[in-house]
Amino acid sequence: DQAGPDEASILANRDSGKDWPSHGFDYAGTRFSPLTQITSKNVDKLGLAWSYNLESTRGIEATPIVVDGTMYVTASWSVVHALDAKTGKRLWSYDPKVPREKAYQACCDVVNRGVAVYKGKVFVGSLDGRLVALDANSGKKLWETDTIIDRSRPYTVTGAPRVFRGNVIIGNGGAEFGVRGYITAYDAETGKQKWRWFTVPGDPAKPYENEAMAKAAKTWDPKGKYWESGGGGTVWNSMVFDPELNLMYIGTGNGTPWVHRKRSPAGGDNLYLASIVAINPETGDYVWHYQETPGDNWDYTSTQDLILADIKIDGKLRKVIMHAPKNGFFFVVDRTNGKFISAQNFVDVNWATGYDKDGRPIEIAEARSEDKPFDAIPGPFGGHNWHSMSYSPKTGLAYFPAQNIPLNLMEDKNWKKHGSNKPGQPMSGIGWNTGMLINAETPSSKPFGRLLAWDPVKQQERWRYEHVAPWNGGTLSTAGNLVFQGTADARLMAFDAGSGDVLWQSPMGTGVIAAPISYQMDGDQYITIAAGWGGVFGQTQRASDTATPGTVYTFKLNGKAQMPEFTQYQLGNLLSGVKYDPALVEEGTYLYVSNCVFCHGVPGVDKGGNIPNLGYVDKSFIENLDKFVFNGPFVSRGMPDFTGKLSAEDVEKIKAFIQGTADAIRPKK
Ligand SMILES: O=C(O)c1cc(C(=O)O)c2c(n1)C(=O)C(=O)c1cc(C(=O)O)[nH]c1-2
Ligand SMILES: [Ca+2]
Repeated sequence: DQAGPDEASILANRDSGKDWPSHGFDYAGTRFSPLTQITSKNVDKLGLAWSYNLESTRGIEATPIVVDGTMYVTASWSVVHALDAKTGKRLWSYDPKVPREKAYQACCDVVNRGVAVYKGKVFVGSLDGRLVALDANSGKKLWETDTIIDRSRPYTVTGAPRVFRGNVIIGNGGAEFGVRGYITAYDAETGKQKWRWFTVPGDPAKPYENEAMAKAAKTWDPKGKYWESGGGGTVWNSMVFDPELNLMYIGTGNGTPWVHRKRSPAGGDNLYLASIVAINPETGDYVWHYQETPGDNWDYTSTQDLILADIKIDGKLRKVIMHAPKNGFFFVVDRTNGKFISAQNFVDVNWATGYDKDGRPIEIAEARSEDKPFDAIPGPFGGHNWHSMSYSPKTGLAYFPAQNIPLNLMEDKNWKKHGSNKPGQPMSGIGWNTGMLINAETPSSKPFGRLLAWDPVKQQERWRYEHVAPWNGGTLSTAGNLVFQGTADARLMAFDAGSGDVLWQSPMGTGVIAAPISYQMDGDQYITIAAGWGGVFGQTQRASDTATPGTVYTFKLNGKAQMPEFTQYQLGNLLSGVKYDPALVEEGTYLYVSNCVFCHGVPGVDKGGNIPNLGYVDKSFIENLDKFVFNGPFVSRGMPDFTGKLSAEDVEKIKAFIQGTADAIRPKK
């Protein structure tokens, strides 16, 4: 039976490394294990100890929590599994039974990033926005609360809750659609709400909730009626805590719509979008903020993992936050007061040339063009997305996956109404509200994915490993001089933390996006990864030819367990023979963009991620497309029902686009 962990044991575990008691290992989110049994000298002896099938075919993003011999991990659809950490045997599982029609309100796959465990309770946020407390021993539900303020809005929860000062804290997602971001704290014991903090101001005709909101409202233009869309600023991933300063830190998301001048015509920074915000975890009071992307125009969220560390800069030990958000710059900020220390781009960027000494970006004018398409680098997928970063105090380096995923976007000059649906506006048919049009011109930038080892003091790259594709997993670093990372092409790899040399790797049976962890039991150090391809990029694209269901793999030195059998990915033949009217292809293109593209990808071009590519399905599917589009059999798997949203003629146009595209790319004999 367990009663732990509590704040004291989580702090003590930082030195022992026995457990993995909180999301980022410790409150600082370092993901640095002090364990030293597995080292750069013996890592080649790593073998499988056990594996566990998560019975899931969608993205697995969870960081497992390990406490006193039990591992708690989540699968897609927010299902919790509790396992014996030594054997992988299931102890219990809990399914919050998320209504499947919620799926299409999640911008980026039906994912969940894990649980929090505190004083004998397990906390999970369900995709449909409930916070559930379970008994850690039995999996029995103890309490449940609705975290969503407005059920008419497409809020979702994908992030892991955190427990700071006895409060369970959870945010949400939905800024692609149109919601107002906030986080809420609940008493861990009872589930009673303690406080709530909004990230952006609401309707200025109503009283502001606090001084921070009144201050923020001055940076928005009410002519943009931003409260109608909600404004955005969702906190869907990062949260860390400094117990000494009694401050928690959150990263906030992008604005809705994406186009700044449509949200706030007169400009303005639009606080607190794309910012790091310090909050008192006991009262929910705002303390300070630093905005990384003022007046966000590119979906440059700052929700990527924050890491707290004490590092020597110019001879002085500084309490800092390190951060590599979507916008492509690596930030070092003083966490006592939010003062900017430094920023340097970690990938090529084309929206700013750098940051001035006050911490404001020096922008490039074309990046906000009103009438020209812009291939933003980084694109909306980010120079770094949610895939976890780690920091080794031994090497003084931060390790994270950097990338580019090109996307050519253009402002829709005629965009007017919050929540408007228009052909060509990405996913607007199911409620996305970007105010952007996808431009058919091929983007000039190139996709890549690489592991970076970054020196936060010198603000410079120390080493890199070039992966075959973007969208690789988060990292773990260890005192054994190692960095572990899973990859898009279905491997778990170990690198020398100092040099970047590849020391070990194992096939995974599916692309990996989550981050590995480490713990120790009965004298053995273990390395665990929850593998399962997906997330926003992984719904449409892939870099592996396996598609094994989500699986937890645990390794130890001289482990002798058998790998489970991998499932090969079956790419069908390029679609042919569906009758269509070529005159409908163009209109079909715009409809496809506004209803299908971020789930099914470009027909025949993308290879299908965890959702099928419609250029490679059996001809009968496309011939009978209406039967799938209108309350079809896949609604129970999360596909939207387009009844009332698309007409029968629209479906004919979409069919024409799918078959027309497949025909256009077919190699000529
Ligand atoms: O603005 C939002 O509310 C929001 C939410 C989420 C999410 O909850 O997963 C993502 C994003 N944005 C986003 O921009 C993004 O790139 C993204 C990737 C993923 C993922 O799990 O792969 N989620 C999200
Ligand atoms: Ca977003």
